[in-house]
Order: sequence, then C-alpha cells, then structure tokens
Amino acid sequence: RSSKPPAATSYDYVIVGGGTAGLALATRLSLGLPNAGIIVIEAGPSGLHEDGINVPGLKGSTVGGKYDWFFPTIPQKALNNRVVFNPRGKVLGGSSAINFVTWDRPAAREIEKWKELGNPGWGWKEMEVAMEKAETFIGGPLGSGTSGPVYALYNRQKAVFLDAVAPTVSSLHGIPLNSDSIQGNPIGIGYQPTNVNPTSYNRSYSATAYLPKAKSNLVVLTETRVAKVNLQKSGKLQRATGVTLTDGTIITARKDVILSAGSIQSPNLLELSGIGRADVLKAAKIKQLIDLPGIGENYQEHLLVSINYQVRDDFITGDRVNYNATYRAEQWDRRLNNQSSWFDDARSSILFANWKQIIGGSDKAQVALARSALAGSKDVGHKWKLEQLSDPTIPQIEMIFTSRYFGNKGYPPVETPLNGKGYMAIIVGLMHPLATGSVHINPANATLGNPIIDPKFLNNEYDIQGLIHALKFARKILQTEPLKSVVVTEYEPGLDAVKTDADWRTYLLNNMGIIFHPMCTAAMLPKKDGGVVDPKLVVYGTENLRVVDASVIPVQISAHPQTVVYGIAEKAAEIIIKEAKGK
Ligand SMILES: Cc1cc2nc3c(=O)[nH]c(=O)nc-3n(C[C@H](O)[C@H](O)[C@H](O)COP(=O)(O)OP(=O)(O)OC[C@H]3O[C@@H](n4cnc5c(N)ncnc54)[C@H](O)[C@@H]3O)c2cc1C
Repeated sequence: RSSKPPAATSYDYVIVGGGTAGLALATRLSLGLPNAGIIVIEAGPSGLHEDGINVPGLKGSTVGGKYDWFFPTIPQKALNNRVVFNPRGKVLGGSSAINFVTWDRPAAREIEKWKELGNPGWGWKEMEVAMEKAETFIGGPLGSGTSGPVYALYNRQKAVFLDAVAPTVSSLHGIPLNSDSIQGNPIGIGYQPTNVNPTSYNRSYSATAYLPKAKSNLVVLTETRVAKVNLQKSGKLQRATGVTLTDGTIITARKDVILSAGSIQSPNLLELSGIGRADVLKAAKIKQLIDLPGIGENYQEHLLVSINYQVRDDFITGDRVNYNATYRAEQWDRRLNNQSSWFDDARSSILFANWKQIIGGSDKAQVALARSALAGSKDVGHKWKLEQLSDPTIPQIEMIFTSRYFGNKGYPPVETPLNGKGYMAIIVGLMHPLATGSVHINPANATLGNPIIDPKFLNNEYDIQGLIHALKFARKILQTEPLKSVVVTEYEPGLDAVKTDADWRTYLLNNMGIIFHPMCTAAMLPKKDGGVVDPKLVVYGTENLRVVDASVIPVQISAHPQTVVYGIAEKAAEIIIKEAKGK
C-alpha cells in the first residue's frame, strides 16, 4: 500500500478515511467488484508494526500520541468549564487501531428501532447477519460469526480476583449472569470478549483483519488528507465528482464518493463541501449547495466516571507491569513465547443494567427526570429515549470492572506508601444521556483546524442523577461479599472524601469523562427528522455521495460501537455491490 500519490487519479469508488468502516467497506468492494477501481485516502500513517497498536495490553498507550487526532471539546459549562478530549484514530485502521478492544453488541431492540424510524432493511436480524459477517468468534456463543475477518475471543489472561465480580453483582437487585451481549441481550454481568487474534495474540482490527484480503484493484493512500468533496449540479441533485486533497490534487470518482472519516470528520467534510446548515456555512464563507440542517447535530457520547479500590496484596493486578520493571520484563518474555501475560490485555467483567437494577427499586423518579428534561421535544431520538425507559432489555448503565488502576487521581507516585499496591476500577458508563450536542467546522480554520465540538455534557438532572445512582451502586457492590474480601479500601474518591449525594455530584462534575464513542452526527433518518443519509447511506440532495461510519447510527446504542460499525460497513458494501451489478 502506498503513501505516495497514486499514478491514476480516477477511480470508480473514492473512500475518504481508512479507518474501521473505511477499510472494511473498501475490502468488500474490492472482493465483490473485482473490475472496479477503488481508492482509500487516509490522513494518518500505517501503524502496522507499532507495539502500542498491536499489543492488546498496551491499549491506551497511543491515546494523545501521533496516531490520535485528540480533538478537544469547547469548555463544558456543567463540568466547571473543563475541556474533554476525544481520541480518534489517525492511522490506517482509524479508531479500530487505538480502541480498547471490547467486543460487544447493543440490545436487539435498539437496532430494531432503526428500521421503525424509517430505515427498511436495517433491523436487528439484518444487522446481526452483517455483524456476524465481520467476525470469527473463537469460543463464541451459538450463532456468532465463524468466518469473518475480525477475530474475537474471551481473553486467555484473567485477573483471578475478578472471578468474585459476577457472584457479587448477581446477588444484588436481581441481576442475571450473562456474557453474551453478542446475541442482542446484553443485560447482566459476565466477562466480555475482546477482538484479539488467537494465533499472534495481537489486536485484530480493520487494517490487519480486512485489508490483507483485498485484491490489487484497491489502492490505499496514507498520510493524505482530503479537504473536500467536489460537487456538480445534476438536475435537481448534486453529483460528487471526486475529492480535492489538502495539497490541491483532485481525485475523480466515476461512481461514488464515500465518507468514512468518522463521527467528527465526516460531518465536517460535508460542511466543507457546501452541505449543511446555512449559518454554519455562512460563518465559514462556504457557498451552500445543499441545505441539510441535521449535519453535525445529534452528537451523542457515552459518559464515564470511575472509582478505584486497592486490592489485597495476595492478588496480582495489571498495575504490577507498570511499577515493577523485573515483572514487566518477565511478562514481555511470556508474550514473546506466546504464553498468556498482562500484555494480552485481560478480561474485563462487564455489567449492563437497566435503572431498576441499578437503583435496586423503583425507577419512577429517574423516569420523571427524563420526562421533564425532554418535555415538548419533537426529536425522534428524544422520544425513543423516553420510550425505551419502559423496556427492561435495554441497558441504561454499563459498569466495567478492570484488573488495574483507571482513574483521574493517578496511580500512587513512587515513594508514597500506596505505590506498589494493586488496584481495580469500576468504570461507570451512562448509555443514553439525554444531552445531545453538535460538531461543526471552525470558521477560523475550517479545513485544517480543530472542529467546534459542544456535546453539552450533563446539561440535565437525568444524566447527573443517573450517574450518581450508578456510582452509589458501584460502591455497594464493592461492599458486598465475595468482592468485599478482595479489596482493602476505596482509593478514589475514598470513603471519607465522598459521603453524601452532594459529594458524589462534586466528584462527578470534576471527574466525568467519555468512553470515546461519538455517533449519530450524520444520522440515517428521514430528512424531516434531522436525517443526513437515506437507508442506502446516500446523503440527501446528492446522487452518489455516501457516509459509511459511526456517524450514520440513527439513535444512540448501548454498546461499544465497533461491531456495529463493522456491520454498517458490511451492509453498505452489499448495497453498493448490488447497485453496481444492476440488481
Ligand atoms: C480510545 C478509544 C477506545 C475505544 N474503545 C472501544 C472499544 O473497546 N470497543 C468498541 O467497540 N469501540 C471502542 N471505541 C470506539 C470505536 O473504535 C469507534 O466507534 C469506531 O472505531 C469508529 O469507526 P469509524 O469508521 O466511524 O471511524 P474511524 O475508525 O475513526 O475512522 C475514521 C478514519 O478517517 C480518517 N480521516 C478523517 N478525516 C480525514 C480526511 N479529511 N482525509 C483522510 N482521512 C481522514 C481518520 O484518520 C480515521 O482513520 C473506542 C474509540 C477510541 C478512540
């Protein structure tokens, strides 16, 4: 694959962004349309030989580095004007190269809703087939994928003490044991799979799983950034004729231009091309070609806040590889000899729960907060968020029980008494916050500058109280046997530091972060409902400009999104191949 400008400048399909969806789609088109010329243009370099990408246990080490766009939000009012950073892969494979390798799926009902919102062909059954097409799940439940490019497995490395999590959590609030979110029924507690190759024990991601299967009709250009899509009037519609690179080079598309630049940059590229809200385009002095006010709106994220516990000295946690150089070297040797080690990453125990299960009783007050926050809203996403509160199969909270420290205070520094101890975190995630925000180009530097991201975090009491309920339940879990006997004390925030709901609120506002799952910014919805693409993923008002990535997710889902994103790419490939073959 090439980082140099291609010899040819004309292709059938021009795909912008060689990330999760982009490479999956490009590979399927290359295989399904062997006579077509396809180019993927990726802004980042190849990271194929990078340990920080390949070694699952080094996940997180690439965040904020050279493979990460690391976009800041604007200061968030409810968070005391804190800025929150959005890691996004800037490398071949995109965010699939830098993500945290959790492999799960939302509730079936959540995807079924896509169809009901006006997207024929996009229900759970159809998406389940598409998601399974993407995976080979070693040891997966009946019905999981057996011949797809991306490997998933239950990780061979496990922290022994995490075995206490499931019996503890399942003794509370009627929560079932369940590790099979993959079937569309995520509610419950259990170990979740990771996308790791069973032979090399490397991360399995779009650049290593899909791309090697492509034929020579696919050209991949790395370290090359697209500035905009070129449009030409064609009757009542606009036709995408190709793209202009930031150095001025034009690459022509004979058939489609497909944006797979992710939930932040795909909507930005539409705006840079003259498609979007009049006020946004006017501010950036871009001529409006298509009025599409939904672009960049509807921005949604999973919110996160963690608490950390010190684990008994007789249990080993993943922290030991960080503070003990000898142990680290031993573990690395184990990896080189293909034995399990902390560099495999480790299984995380994950809980998905509805409000009754989190609160341990009536959810009436929480539902009332949602109703009052969204009173009068006509937004279809808002309506769905209210409706789903009466569906017990849809998770509202996720809790990830980790085998190492994960917090804001930081691992205890050297020469302090708690350095050298082991920790576990409970990462609490809010799956359907009511706050929806926006991402738009920055008029001061529209093409190359950071976009203006305003997620409007915690702008309502439902989101705040929901996270407080979950934090309190997380503490209760840690105070329940058998997990209680595994831990020594609460390290962060600490039982003395946070006692009341008011203390939890302060802790939340000072520490809330995100799980790095922006979505819905170019939603597949009817135009009248703020949609940007139709069910064939074609941008309204255009003949042949599509978006294929996490931005087309119509309404926020309760899962880590990569399996859904691969499913979207698989379905997009089917649609495009069918069209090309005239079916
Ligand atoms: C740190 C982190 C941890 C995560 N953990 C998990 C997890 O454990 N499990 C999970 O399921 N999901 C996780 N996610 C989310 C998941 O990885 C993303 O939702 C998914 O990968 C998004 O895929 P995409 O195709 O929409 O975008 P991306 O994979 O981000 O691809 C977009 C690509 O477009 C390129 N691009 C952008 N603009 C241009 C341009 N103008 N010209 C050329 N190229 C351009 C980018 O460089 C990038 O390669 C995580 C994400 C991050 C960042």
